[in-house]
Amino acid sequence: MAFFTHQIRRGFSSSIIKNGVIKNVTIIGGGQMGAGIAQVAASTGHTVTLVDTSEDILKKSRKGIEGSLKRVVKKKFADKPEAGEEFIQNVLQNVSISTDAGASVQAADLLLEAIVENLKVKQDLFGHLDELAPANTIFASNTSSLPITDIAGSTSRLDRFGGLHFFNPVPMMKLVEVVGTSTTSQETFDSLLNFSKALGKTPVSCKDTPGFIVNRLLVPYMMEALRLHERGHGSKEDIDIAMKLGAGYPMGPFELCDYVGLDTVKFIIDGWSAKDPHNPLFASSELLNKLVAEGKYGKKTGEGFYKYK
Ligand SMILES: CCCCCCCC(=O)CC(=O)SCCNC(=O)CCNC(=O)[C@H](O)C(C)(C)COP(=O)(O)OP(=O)(O)OC[C@H]1O[C@@H](n2cnc3c(N)ncnc32)[C@H](O)[C@@H]1OP(=O)(O)O
Ligand SMILES: NC(=O)C1=CN([C@@H]2O[C@H](COP(=O)(O)OP(=O)(O)OC[C@H]3O[C@@H](n4cnc5c(N)ncnc54)[C@H](O)[C@@H]3O)[C@@H](O)[C@H]2O)C=CC1
Repeated sequence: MAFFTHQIRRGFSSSIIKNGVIKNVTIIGGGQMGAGIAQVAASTGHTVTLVDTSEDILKKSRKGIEGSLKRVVKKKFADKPEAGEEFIQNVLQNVSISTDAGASVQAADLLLEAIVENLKVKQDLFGHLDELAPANTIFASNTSSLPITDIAGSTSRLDRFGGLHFFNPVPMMKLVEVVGTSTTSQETFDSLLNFSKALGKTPVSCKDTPGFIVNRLLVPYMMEALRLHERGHGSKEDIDIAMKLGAGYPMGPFELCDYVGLDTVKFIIDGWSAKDPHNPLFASSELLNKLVAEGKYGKKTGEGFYKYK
């Protein structure tokens, strides 16, 4: 059964975003975040093109979306399995996949980037797509920790650039941080805010400050958990249990690091500590560095602080 349209749909003219309402979305990066955002956008009636560097990766994204949709449907359509199956088919029809980022932005009202957490790589991507995308396409980044202003600086559409920060797992997490820079227009900001609401999420408005709201508080907490363990003051298992049962977190900090991806955690903390080397909140962790050097990125590679195979 053909779940996905493998080609970019033909017949679209260039993006003509009407009244600032985002309907056609191109998402660059089909990893855990990009695939999750694609799923939610497609589930809420948006037309989505998901882009990554290879067909194999996109096949994995597709499998992830299908798996997650099945979990959603099991609850949402508990007593109507046929309606659930129809829902899945409709959602999947809304998602095309492509390895051609340039072609995929032609009809995009919104270009949302969810690739590796590296400023230069994001700047190169946006700089390139700025020349190919229609002038009115809004650009946004899902970065966890990089300044939106620095990413936007690689483009000529500073007024049509903002941050749209989702949380993992996207189908379950209700929050979206909408980030405006000093040059983001009110119209663009409102479009991003309304798009988040159309996805069924609750948006909060953020300034373009390091970590926005959530990660500015979450990252120091998680890194301190790693350092606490490294000081010999608690096993990772006990720290995880303590924070779940004593502070009401659904996952302990080690579980959450594995869930987010240790490569992403390292990108974030290395970036912040390079900018503010004397801030003890941003001090790195030997254990984290060792696991990343060994290719143990957490759940996505089958091992991180814990084993998942
Ligand atoms: C130091 C650096 C730090 C850097 C941070 C950078 C990252 C960022 O920029 C920002 C972030 O995203 S931070 C991470 C935010 N996310 C969290 O904190 C997640 C915490 N965990 C949870 O909420 C739950 O464990 C969770 C909802 C995940 C799972 O729930 P449970 O614990 O109850 O476990 P399950 O039994 O597996 O799930 C229960 C039901 O939830 C549904 N579900 C879970 N995952 C799903 C998914 N991916 N898709 C669809 N449905 C899903 C599902 O209904 C499931 O029931 P079953 O299907 O029957 O298992
Ligand atoms: N993992 C998390 O919990 C969260 C991550 N984020 C942010 O979202 C972004 C993506 O994170 P994840 O999805 O976790 O990473 P991931 O590693 O799961 O996926 C990244 C994907 O981007 C693709 N990619 C890399 N360069 C590309 C390019 N030039 N063109 C097209 N595709 C490219 C990779 O092949 C990969 O499939 C990062 O900026 C991260 O900081 C934001 C919120 C939560």
